[in-house]
Amino acid sequence: MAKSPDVKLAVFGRAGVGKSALVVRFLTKRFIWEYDPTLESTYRHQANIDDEVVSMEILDTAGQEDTLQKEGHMRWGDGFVIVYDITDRGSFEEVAPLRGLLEEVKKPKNVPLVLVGNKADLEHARQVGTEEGERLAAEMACAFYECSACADEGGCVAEAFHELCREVRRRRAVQGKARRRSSTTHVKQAINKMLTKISS
Ligand SMILES: Nc1nc2c(ncn2[C@@H]2O[C@H](COP(=O)(O)OP(=O)(O)OP(=O)(O)O)[C@@H](O)[C@H]2O)c(=O)[nH]1
Repeated sequence: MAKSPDVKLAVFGRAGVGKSALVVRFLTKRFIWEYDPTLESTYRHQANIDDEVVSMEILDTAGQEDTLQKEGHMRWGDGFVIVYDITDRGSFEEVAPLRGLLEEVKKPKNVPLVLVGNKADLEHARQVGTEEGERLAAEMACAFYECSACADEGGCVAEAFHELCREVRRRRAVQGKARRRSSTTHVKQAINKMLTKISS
């Protein structure tokens, strides 16, 4: 049986923002102009991040899926890339509701997340300013990248995925510590109870 991945990442965003193009860019370092727009796909990938091999499963969701499908995919994932298209203001306006649904589905809050403004090569058609993306990411307390799946010279796309993996691991480490702390507290309480019983 195949080993389960260290992290499961799902990519969300309005239809046509370039989710598939970003995933394909990350996996193959190439840009492919047209993809089947309706299909969702999952991919397995391994990457060396900060000198550690991380195995991941990436779900490229279909932009047209309904709320029920979205919720299922949100439950499945450990970390999320929310993508908008800098040339499509409507896609930017869909980010906050997506984030809201994520917070509803994934309790507790503070879900590992990165925000990507895609199609940065289309500067002439820009409808969403860089500072607007930065502001929204600050509100959502997540990292922000303006990338181009088509012309990704700086490795922005890989950096966004890697940062998301780091974020998933950071949150797990914090949760692990909190769990250990609470089990230590339970042991201390049990010992105290025993000592009280013995002494009375
Ligand atoms: N110029 C430019 N075009 C892009 C970029 N990324 C994607 N595209 C184009 O945008 C269109 C949509 O890209 P997809 O990757 O299919 O978008 P998607 O979000 O997966 O769409 P759905 O599967 O319908 O949800 C395609 O024609 C891509 O070639 C980019 O960075 N720059």
